[in-house]
Amino acid sequence: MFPQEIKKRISTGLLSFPVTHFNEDLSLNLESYQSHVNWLSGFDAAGLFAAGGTGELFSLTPAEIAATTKAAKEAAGEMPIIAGCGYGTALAQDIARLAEEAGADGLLLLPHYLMNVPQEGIFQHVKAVCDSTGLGVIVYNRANSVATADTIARLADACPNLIGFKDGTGKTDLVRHITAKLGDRLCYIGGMPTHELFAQGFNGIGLTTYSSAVFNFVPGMALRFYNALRANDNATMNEILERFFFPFVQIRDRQPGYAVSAIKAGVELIGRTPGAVRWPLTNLEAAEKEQLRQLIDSVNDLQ
Ligand SMILES: O=C([O-])C(=O)C[C@H](O)[C@@H](O)C(=O)[O-]
Repeated sequence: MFPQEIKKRISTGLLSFPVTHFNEDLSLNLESYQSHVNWLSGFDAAGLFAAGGTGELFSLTPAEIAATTKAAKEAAGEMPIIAGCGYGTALAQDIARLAEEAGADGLLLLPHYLMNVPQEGIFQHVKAVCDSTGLGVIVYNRANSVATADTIARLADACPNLIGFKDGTGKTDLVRHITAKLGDRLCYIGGMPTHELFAQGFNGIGLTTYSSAVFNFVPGMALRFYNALRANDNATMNEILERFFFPFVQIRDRQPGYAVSAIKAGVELIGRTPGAVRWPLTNLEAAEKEQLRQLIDSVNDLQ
């Protein structure tokens, strides 16, 4: 897909990050992954991200990122597939090339590895990755990589294939600066952990859309929330927040990394076989899983 085309497609609806499925020995289970992606593709989302943060990009090899992307493409029909990408510049360029060969429709560039660096370093790194691919690229502010509005504007001038900005920092003043400065040159994706908790606030400052991790296991309810946001339907949003999201974050917050582990547990609880998370993440304890099972059961009517 051409960069401007994918920008338009993903701006029109809810996005999500399928978890990556593993076998018992923690090797990729692409058959189970494809069945899950195929099921999710039947819901009215605008795009899925293969091997993103929730897809444990940080625990996958470049070859596994490519295999996951290819599997998602085969299973997703018309649904656009954006591939996760990251690490140092050379490795990110390799991943970008492999993802493009695997059929990705775009790239999400996660933060470079480990270091806190000046804005010029972020600019040169993102530009080098954009220059190495024909795919549209979404830059992701999170953790050690937080580009300022000036850096994003410089990147948009220098890279015609930079199509999007995703925020995982929660810095509303910075996000507002970016949306004010860049206007409709980019699409803007809210990507806070369990973004539904932030969706109304960020919608007010110009984010185009957001990604929903819980879409992995309660897609109907995630879409109901998204549509309520679009319709400014406060009562529905309040009900879903109270009945599902606030109790869900109590489970999610029990351990670092559960933002991913709890999603994988949810996928298992609806009868799929995503397998365990890879180290350094840890799996939910049995009692936590039981709590999540009860929570999922309690919102059956919202599905
Ligand atoms: O990198 C990631 O996986 C994300 O941050 C996306 C998630 O879908 C996030 O938006 C969430 O937890 O709802």
